[in-house]
Amino acid sequence: MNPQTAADFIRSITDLKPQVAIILGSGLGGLADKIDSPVIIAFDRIPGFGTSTASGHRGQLVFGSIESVPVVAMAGRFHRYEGWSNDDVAFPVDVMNTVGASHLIVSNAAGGVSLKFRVGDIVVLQDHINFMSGVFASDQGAPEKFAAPGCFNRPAMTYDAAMSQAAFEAAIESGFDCYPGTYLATFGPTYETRAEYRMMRRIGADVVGMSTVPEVLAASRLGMRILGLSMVSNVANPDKAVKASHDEVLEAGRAAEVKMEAIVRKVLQQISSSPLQSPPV
Ligand SMILES: O=P(O)(O)O[C@H]1O[C@H](CO)[C@@H](O)[C@H]1O
Ligand SMILES: Nc1nc2[nH]cnc2c(=O)[nH]1
Repeated sequence: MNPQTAADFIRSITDLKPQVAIILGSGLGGLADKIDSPVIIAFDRIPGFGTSTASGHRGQLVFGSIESVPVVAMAGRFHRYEGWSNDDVAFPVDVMNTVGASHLIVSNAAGGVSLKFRVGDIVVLQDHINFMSGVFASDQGAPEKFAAPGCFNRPAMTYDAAMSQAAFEAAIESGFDCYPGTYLATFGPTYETRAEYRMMRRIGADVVGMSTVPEVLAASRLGMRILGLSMVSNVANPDKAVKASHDEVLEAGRAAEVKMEAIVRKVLQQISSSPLQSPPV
């Protein structure tokens, strides 16, 4: 599906041109209720979008503004473990970019792999490890896609330094714990064994989840500026088997929503007062 077809459908409903796209992870969808003058479009009405099946994901695009910045929020997302391909999961990013978004704030609920994290902590992503699938591979693509020019490139993915800085400032101002970190993406839907959590810690992961990376790679390919935020929904305990549950993940998300909101507002204030400048990397 061509993203322009979906964009044309959206344009028939709203002509708002969002500057910032926001993806709301598990339990974090309530931020969509903070959008001024919302125009809500269900995913299943949009050509090329699937239906969101994971619980805690509303399945709506919400257009409007926050801090006077035009935004579009995805309340819910698609995950590989629901049966979607990388291309399906990333398609909404393409569409939100086509209707105008030049910035992406992508959030998720994630397991805390680093031993310093507590439930509810926020991690500002600096990098990621892709254990989900081949970085450029489209699992539905024809075999020749794998030999396409450029397929051996290192992804140009990079998380935006100035947007990260604004997130840390929001945490200091509002008085909550917020750390830099690396996100590891698994295919899911199972959580990890203790041995897997130990392995992930040893290879440099701070948080682990089942989303975000396909969306970030798409946004990077489109030249969008990216802020990645994880909310620690459960912590990996190396000493005893602690069962993680999706209900616990959703509950932690709702409890941390106020922190996510503080960060989003701060980033948007900075974007509206002066377009965020990133130092060269
Ligand atoms: O990444 P989000 O969508 O926040 O959801 C996270 O929470 C779910 C597991 O409880 C998985 O889908 C994981 O990726
Ligand atoms: N893979 C994975 N995803 C999560 N999403 C929320 N918590 C977790 C977790 O512990 N592991």
